[in-house]
Amino acid sequence: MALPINIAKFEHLKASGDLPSPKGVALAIIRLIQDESSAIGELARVIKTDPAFVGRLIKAANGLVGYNRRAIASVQEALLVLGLPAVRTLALGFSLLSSYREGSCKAFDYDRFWTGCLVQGLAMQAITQRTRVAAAEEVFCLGLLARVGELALATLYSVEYDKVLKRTLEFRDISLVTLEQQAFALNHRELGAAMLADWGLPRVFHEPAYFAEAPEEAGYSEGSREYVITRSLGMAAYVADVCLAEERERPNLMARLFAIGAEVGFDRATVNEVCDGVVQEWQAWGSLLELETRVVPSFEELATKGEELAAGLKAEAPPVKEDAAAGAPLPVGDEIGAFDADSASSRAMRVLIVDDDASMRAFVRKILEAVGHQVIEAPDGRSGMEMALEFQPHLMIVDWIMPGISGIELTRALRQTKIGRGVYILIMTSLEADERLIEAFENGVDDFMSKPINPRVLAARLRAGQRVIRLQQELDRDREEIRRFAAELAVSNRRLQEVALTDALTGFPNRRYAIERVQQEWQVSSRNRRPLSAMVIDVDMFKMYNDSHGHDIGDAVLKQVAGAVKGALRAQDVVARTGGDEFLVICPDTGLDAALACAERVRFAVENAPLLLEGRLLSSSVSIGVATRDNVMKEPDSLIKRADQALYLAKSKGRNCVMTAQASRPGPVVPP
Ligand SMILES: Nc1nc2c(ncn2[C@@H]2O[C@H](COP(=O)(O)OP(=O)(O)OP(=O)(O)O)[C@@H](O)[C@H]2O)c(=O)[nH]1
Repeated sequence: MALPINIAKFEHLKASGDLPSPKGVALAIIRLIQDESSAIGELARVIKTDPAFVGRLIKAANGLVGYNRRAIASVQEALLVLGLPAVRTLALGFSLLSSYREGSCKAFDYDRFWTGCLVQGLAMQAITQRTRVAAAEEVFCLGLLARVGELALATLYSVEYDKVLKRTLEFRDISLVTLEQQAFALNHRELGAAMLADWGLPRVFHEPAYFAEAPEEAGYSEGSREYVITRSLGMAAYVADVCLAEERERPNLMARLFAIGAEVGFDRATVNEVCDGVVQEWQAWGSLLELETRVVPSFEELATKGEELAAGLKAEAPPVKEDAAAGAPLPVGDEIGAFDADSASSRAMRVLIVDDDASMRAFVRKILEAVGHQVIEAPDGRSGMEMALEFQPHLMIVDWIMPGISGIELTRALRQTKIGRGVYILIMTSLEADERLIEAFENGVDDFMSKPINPRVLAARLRAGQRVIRLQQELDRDREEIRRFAAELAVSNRRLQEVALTDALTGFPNRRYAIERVQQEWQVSSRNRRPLSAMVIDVDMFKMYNDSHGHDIGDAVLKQVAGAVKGALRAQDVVARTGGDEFLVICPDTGLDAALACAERVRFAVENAPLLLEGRLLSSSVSIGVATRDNVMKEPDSLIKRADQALYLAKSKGRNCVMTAQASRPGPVVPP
């Protein structure tokens, strides 16, 4: 399958720089792994600069070696157990998870999204450990990132996606994909698959990620590797749904879980065992990644309860949590209130004081609170880092000399993070040597203050800081405005492009699209030396419908025929309306026999799908010309011409039939 998203469209989105992407150390790791000349030792050294990633990597490696084996404790060992492709995708997955923990799309629940992705990744790994269709360490990240298209849309179009998500609640019978398509002329399935492909995930992974939500569209043969991976992804997503569902809802979801499990070849006991293991892992990973998890009873217990409920044996209602929002994570900063530069309380800033001296913290706090600022305190550099990332202060007052991490080290570490980059940092020092101050500024400090602290000087420096913060916020707002404008423009351009390539009556791609697509498929066929076929379909005696019943009925017949044609084609076939009553079907990777069989299915489907008109059935039929690329053909046009000749034959044979103008079966493709 060629990627469903138009490559040019995707490249355009990528070029905007707004698509979620790995950052910092993760990016360095990915680049090193891609560079074949780099040594494992160098990779281990880079990994060690990110203690959080070290912990996650070692946990992932231990998850694979099993409990009866010696635990992995070093980065080097973890690299050997996991292998470089898995390390690469782990770096990618964890980097996205850390960088996109929050965002500005209001209706997108970032915490719920990520913890659901974590369950999906763990479930994918547990399922694959049994099915063995792929390396379990690699599918963890496939599960973790399978829904990245949703995150991407929330990141690219935060305001518009907020509206789309709200509309899904309003119009429950319209799918999210449809609403996304209407709003952005693209959807999370195609965007997610394109991103996975772009990050180098092999086709056997990114293609199932596209089909996981609608596996029947894929047309994979049962039991094939792609089939099992697609169904496993579907099951893993459903396990996440069960884990995140309300307590009282879970038992009702069990019957469907077993049905999905059966598609991967699991009986009830295996499904329960897999899912119990996933929940255990979820708790352990949840605390490591600081993601909220939930308590889930054993799956056998849930299944029994589900059966009792279904059989109506359970008289009393299950306990309902009083507080519907219980367990929901508290929005960051909510307790302390957001800083709004335009409101009356615009002078109030969120300030974090980091100092190991409690009396100094109390002294500074008093000065700050007296002028209305909201204050939080941290007693050392490590907790200062954690609180800065969690509470996102506007300004930090940091002591230079502290045991453990110094104020300068804290500043340097913060400046490496997205959140910490924008914080205004004021360092308190009793060392005023020029060299030391230069060092402070070079490490990212914005201003300094000499000890002992003079309250009036502190107030003056805060005002200066406030002015910079305000300007920064204005700049951010302008930037956001420009970004939103660019995003709107991109959406309307894409819509225009789609309109230009779509036939309004049938919703099929039009002739222009068909010409481009034939060229593309011709190149793919040359590259892969795979067959390529085309069929030209023409409605029989179509003029007669217009003449006898009017143009509107003619249109209705065309739509009816289009529906029947589409329904009879396979997922990989591409159909376009190329003329009044003429359609072109491109059949990638298809030889003459398969194309003739497919055309016969189409002919039969049209013949057997009459239009119901005022109580009467109006039947129609089509003639079809089929051609397959052979080595005499030098360009795509010759393939279409041959199909046209075959169509002419079909018409002259009396219509409602399939013909080919090729005397013999074309041999393998030999590109010119
Ligand atoms: N209702 C309707 N008619 C259209 C449309 N586009 C083209 N047509 C008509 O479709 C008819 C096409 O007829 P032809 O393909 O030439 O001939 P035919 O009647 O189908 O006969 P055969 O192809 O020989 O079986 C013409 O009368 C066009 O005017 C359209 O969008 N809607």
